[in-house]
Amino acid sequence: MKFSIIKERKNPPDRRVVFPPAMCKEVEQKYPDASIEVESSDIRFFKDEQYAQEGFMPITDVTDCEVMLGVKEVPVDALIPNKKYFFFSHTIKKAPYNRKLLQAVLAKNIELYDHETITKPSGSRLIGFGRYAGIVGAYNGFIAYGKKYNLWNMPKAEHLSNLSEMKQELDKLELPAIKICLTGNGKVAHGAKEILDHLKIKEVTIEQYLNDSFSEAVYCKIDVLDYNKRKDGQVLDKYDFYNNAGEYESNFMRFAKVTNYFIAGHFYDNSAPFLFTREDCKSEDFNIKVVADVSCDIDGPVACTIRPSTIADPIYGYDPETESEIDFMDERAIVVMAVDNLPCELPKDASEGFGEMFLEHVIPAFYNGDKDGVLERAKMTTSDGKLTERYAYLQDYVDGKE
Ligand SMILES: NC(=O)c1ccc[n+]([C@@H]2O[C@H](COP(=O)([O-])OP(=O)(O)OC[C@H]3O[C@@H](n4cnc5c(N)ncnc54)[C@H](O)[C@@H]3O)[C@@H](O)[C@H]2O)c1
Repeated sequence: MKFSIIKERKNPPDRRVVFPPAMCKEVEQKYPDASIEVESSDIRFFKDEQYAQEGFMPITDVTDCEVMLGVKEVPVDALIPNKKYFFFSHTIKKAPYNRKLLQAVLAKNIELYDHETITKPSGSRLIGFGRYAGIVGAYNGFIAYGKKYNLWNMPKAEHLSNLSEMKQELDKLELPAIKICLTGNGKVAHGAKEILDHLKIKEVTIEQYLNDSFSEAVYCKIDVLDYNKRKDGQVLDKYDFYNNAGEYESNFMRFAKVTNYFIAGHFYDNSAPFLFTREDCKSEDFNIKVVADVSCDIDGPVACTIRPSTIADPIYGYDPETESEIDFMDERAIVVMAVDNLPCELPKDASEGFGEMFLEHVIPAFYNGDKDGVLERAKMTTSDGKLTERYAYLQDYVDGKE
């Protein structure tokens, strides 16, 4: 099987890659029937020379490869017909701006495997960049906190060469006795937790967090049943929440009352209650001043996130009174960091982490007859231009009817 590491062509340029040079070698060593061709790229974090040094001389024509491995959406005119492609297509939730992409995939008889569709039978995802989103998001939140309170000046994550340099920067901080709340229990939340734990911030129980005062910075990590409660008072499990989110109301304000810095790392389903509303932000009980919204659902569950921000300009202020944007240094401002492509700020580590997951969970499926059904579950389109059964719900989207 011939795999190609394709060049990223989306704008703004994304420097990540599925397999860094050393990992290409590892794949070929573990799977002697696998061979990898690298498409030349001048924007990748890992330079063409680095691939060449590992024995992978980059080339410009990869049409003889069968499986194309990329990160971001491939522009329609760059899609090579009759191949298998792996990339984030952002089509499974029917994003209107990618309808043409899915139409082209079908027209070109491409088998599409979206990285988001690579899951366990339970549906939980096997691969992703979430860990690095959490890591960079928590770091960026500390940058924002330092700016807002004139406490420190940290370099942007994108200017650091790797996670270890990021940790060195964090080691310089002298944290005040603040309370930090972190939501979620997936890859993002665990990535953010790595940063809090690296800073040796004490993790406390919900009871302690809500009721006690501390002389040092503390954090509390909460999940859906901590920040939501059933309207009828019953206490059931998180699966009840996942299936019946409409039966719940937010119970987040008790955290907002005591929190200085909030890191949003949860997954939000549209039928769930907002964590806090614009009205909640106006309340005297709302004390959050800095929000690192990694979840980044716009104008939704974290009401002060009124737009995504960018790596170039990551922080803005939200004025609860006017419900609009203001200078983040304004006294009234809740500081919001809502960059929606955080892992791009740490392309080396993010690529290495992603490559490890891809090697562990996806590559074996090509050589073991897909015994765990990973490829079968992930396959969205067939080589004769049809949606697979699992993704047949996208037909109306493809047809332009919704
Ligand atoms: N800002 C960025 O750059 C960036 C990057 C990656 C991910 N994200 C976002 O961060 C969020 C979390 O991503 P992740 O990688 O941690 O996801 P994940 O798949 O690793 O974890 C999701 C968690 O949510 C739980 N969950 C499942 N269904 C749920 C439901 N209906 N309601 C609430 N929770 C549910 C799961 O049990 C799991 O613990 C997502 O919204 C994702 O889009 C943002």
